[in-house]
Amino acid sequence: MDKLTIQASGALAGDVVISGAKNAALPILMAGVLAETDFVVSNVPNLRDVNTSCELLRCLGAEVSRSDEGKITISTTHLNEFCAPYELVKTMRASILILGPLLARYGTADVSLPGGCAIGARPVNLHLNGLEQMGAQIEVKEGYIKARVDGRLKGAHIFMDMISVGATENLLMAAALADGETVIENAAREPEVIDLANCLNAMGAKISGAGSDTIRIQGVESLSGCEYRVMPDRIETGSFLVAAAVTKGKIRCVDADPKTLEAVLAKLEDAGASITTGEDWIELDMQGQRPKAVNIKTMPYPGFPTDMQAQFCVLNALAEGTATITETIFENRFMHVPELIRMGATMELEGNTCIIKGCEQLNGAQVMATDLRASASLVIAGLVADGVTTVDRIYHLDRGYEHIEEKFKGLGGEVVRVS
Ligand SMILES: CC(=O)N[C@H]1[C@@H](OP(=O)(O)OP(=O)(O)OC[C@H]2O[C@@H](n3ccc(=O)[nH]c3=O)[C@H](O)[C@@H]2O)O[C@H](CO)[C@@H](O)[C@@H]1O
Ligand SMILES: C=C(OP(=O)(O)O)C(=O)O
Repeated sequence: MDKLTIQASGALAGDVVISGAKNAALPILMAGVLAETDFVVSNVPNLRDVNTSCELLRCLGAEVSRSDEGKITISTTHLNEFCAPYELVKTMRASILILGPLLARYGTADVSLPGGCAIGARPVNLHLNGLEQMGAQIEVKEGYIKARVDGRLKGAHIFMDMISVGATENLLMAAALADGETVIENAAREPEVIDLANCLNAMGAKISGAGSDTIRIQGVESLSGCEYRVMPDRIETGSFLVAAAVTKGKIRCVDADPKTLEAVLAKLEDAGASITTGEDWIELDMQGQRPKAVNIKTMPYPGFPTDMQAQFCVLNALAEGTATITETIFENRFMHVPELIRMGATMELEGNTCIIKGCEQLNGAQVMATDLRASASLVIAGLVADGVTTVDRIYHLDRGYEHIEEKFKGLGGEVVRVS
């Protein structure tokens, strides 16, 4: 199994090109099921989750091809299977996003129920309730969600009990082909939801209000393919910025979108970073200074993203001062904490809050993470730790970071993949 070894690397410096966003690419690829003609998606990162999505689409009968430049072409004229099997769903929870599109276009979908995962139970009740409100009949049997609708789904007024990115996306895709108007209230406002809505509109959907908490969708009879470019990955961007901050470095993220990172950039500035932005780039300069501790509470967008929580734990572990980080989205998203403690960090968990006292130096160690962003945080910690850090189970990282070792190498980080 591949591992990464990381050595203390000094201040990161230079430019890093940001990839397309995993969390926008996955729902957009699933939206391919809705299109009656060829659909071309560009700026798709080369990631394990993207490969899983392509495999899922192929398993339904779609033709999927990928060019070297990250363009994926999907043709769903021969779809003849309507089941997302357990073998695929267990490796990627976002497979649940196939449910809305399959049901809306074909009236039938069997999707393996995604189980809980390392960061929490992650139920899908909001996805199912919303689809039921649109007229779907759903039963959960033998570990599968079996959803059916006679004719078309019907527009509905849906109030979401909780803000859910995935449920908003699933319902958005389902409503795009439903009969009549759907209103989603208390919708997720994440930039990836906006990207999906823009893509659906480019296919011929009639969606307004994406990015606000009320989204209106006027169902249309059919959607056609289009060419769509996926937005930049704000979490990959934030991860490199934190890596630069803890190494007291100066880097520029190019092909990035600063407008999607306001909460993260504000915290980096509070930590002492000088941040400059352009239309599609972000520069961070620590001017050789150690970061200052920053308090954080994760919130749905536009609040501070849970997907950046682990990385800021490392920032605080190395900062001047003491800070708290409170996780409000997932109930079990602090698995990096014991590993960081093994590397010499001073941190303590009290319920959903981590209290962190900054230290000047961490120590390299053999560490292991059980989820994507926790793994990223351990790589960042390794860049400033004395000695060698080995991060095991990097298939988690490969779900969400494209060419991570090459990108760090380009900034002067000594990150090496060992097969
Ligand atoms: C592929 C993708 O885009 N993943 C992102 C997406 O995950 P995902 O879409 O799975 O996350 P949600 O926004 O749905 O989850 C938010 C909270 O709602 C709960 N919930 C969700 C659905 C539901 O039916 N019932 C329910 O109770 C979840 O358990 C969680 O506590 O948003 C998360 C929150 O920003 C990010 O961390 C993930 O990186
Ligand atoms: C939690 C994440 O992804 P997923 O929802 O695919 O598990 C993530 O991207 O940090």
